[in-house]
Amino acid sequence: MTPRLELRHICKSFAGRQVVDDLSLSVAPGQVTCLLGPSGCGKSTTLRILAGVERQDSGEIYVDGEIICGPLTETAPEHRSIGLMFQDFALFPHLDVAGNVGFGLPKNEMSRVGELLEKVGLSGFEGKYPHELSGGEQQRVALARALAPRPKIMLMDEPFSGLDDRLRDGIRDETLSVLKDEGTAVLLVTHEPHEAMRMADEIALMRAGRIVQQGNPYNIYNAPVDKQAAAFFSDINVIRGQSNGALTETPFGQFLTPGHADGAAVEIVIRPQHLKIDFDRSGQGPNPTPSDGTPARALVERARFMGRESLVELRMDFDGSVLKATVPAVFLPKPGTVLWLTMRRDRCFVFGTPPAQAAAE
Ligand SMILES: Nc1ncnc2c1ncn2[C@@H]1O[C@H](COP(=O)(O)OP(=O)(O)OP(=O)(O)O)[C@@H](O)[C@H]1O
Repeated sequence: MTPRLELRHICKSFAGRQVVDDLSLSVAPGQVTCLLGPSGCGKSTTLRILAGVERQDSGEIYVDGEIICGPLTETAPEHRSIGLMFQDFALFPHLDVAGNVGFGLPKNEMSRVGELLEKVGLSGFEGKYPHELSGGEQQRVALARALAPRPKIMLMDEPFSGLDDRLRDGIRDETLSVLKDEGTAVLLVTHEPHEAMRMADEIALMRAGRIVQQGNPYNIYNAPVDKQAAAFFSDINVIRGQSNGALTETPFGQFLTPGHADGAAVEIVIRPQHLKIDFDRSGQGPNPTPSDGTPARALVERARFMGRESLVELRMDFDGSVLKATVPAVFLPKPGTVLWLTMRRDRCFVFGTPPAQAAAE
């Protein structure tokens, strides 16, 4: 299937600094792709290039297989069939809701105003003015306005960050269902991993102007390409060691690290929810198992109540390192309590350490 939107080898520098670096990406009709990455990694610049307010230094943009911007082509922003929804979306204050949604629509398309207001749950709001609406209602009007000219593609830059937490999830879900219903291809920019996981069919993880990993939320979370990618989605524990004979010593016994040369530094990464905590039974922990390895004795350093769960920091007898584990919040152990930790081996990620980083640590 021809992608609705395709970016090929987009590059952009500002004052000699490469902000978007050979970025290629495609979005299918009806698909939501998230550009996810830390502040300053080039997400908004990519959207601005697509919207036509910034010009790339090289690379091409295609819509439905036709080039709209390349070395010899530049389609004006208003002819790109691209809708925009940005964080600081501004409704026209002097126009009512119907006026805002219908702004610029040809007369024979005016029935679209009522149709879209119904879709966003604002039927009956036609005559209200922006200052009479809540933040969430304004957001829905902005969505209806952006969709009115039937854009093939919707670009959204942190569109929900102005909303308070209670509203945000509901509006995100409603927005998504309207966009899917319209079959619009969506490119959404966010620096919030939870927003990306909630909204996206596909996540493109960006760092320093490049896409470092792309895939569906499940794969990105469960098969991160490197330590930073794992750390972007949750707290992580990093167990450092040295691979010898494809094995690395850890507090939980020997861990298989095939593919790493003898003497190579490796990092075994595990999320706090995949460490299991057990009580001390007369100086013993649970029995070792192939899936969880040997239990390791630890002392509770700190435990914090986080609502649904508790975050427990434990100092390992093995080497004095501190590991974090999350447990249901009914359990809040006191500092100094002896506990035993096991590590779900199938949930570990093993990464080699680049020599420069290993030397610095
Ligand atoms: N017009 C410009 N002139 C000079 N530098 C710019 C310009 N626009 C963006 N930059 C720089 O390019 C880098 C990437 O900016 P961009 O806004 O694309 O990042 P971002 O990933 O969207 O970050 P954020 O989440 O903070 O918006 C930043 O260092 C920014 O300062």
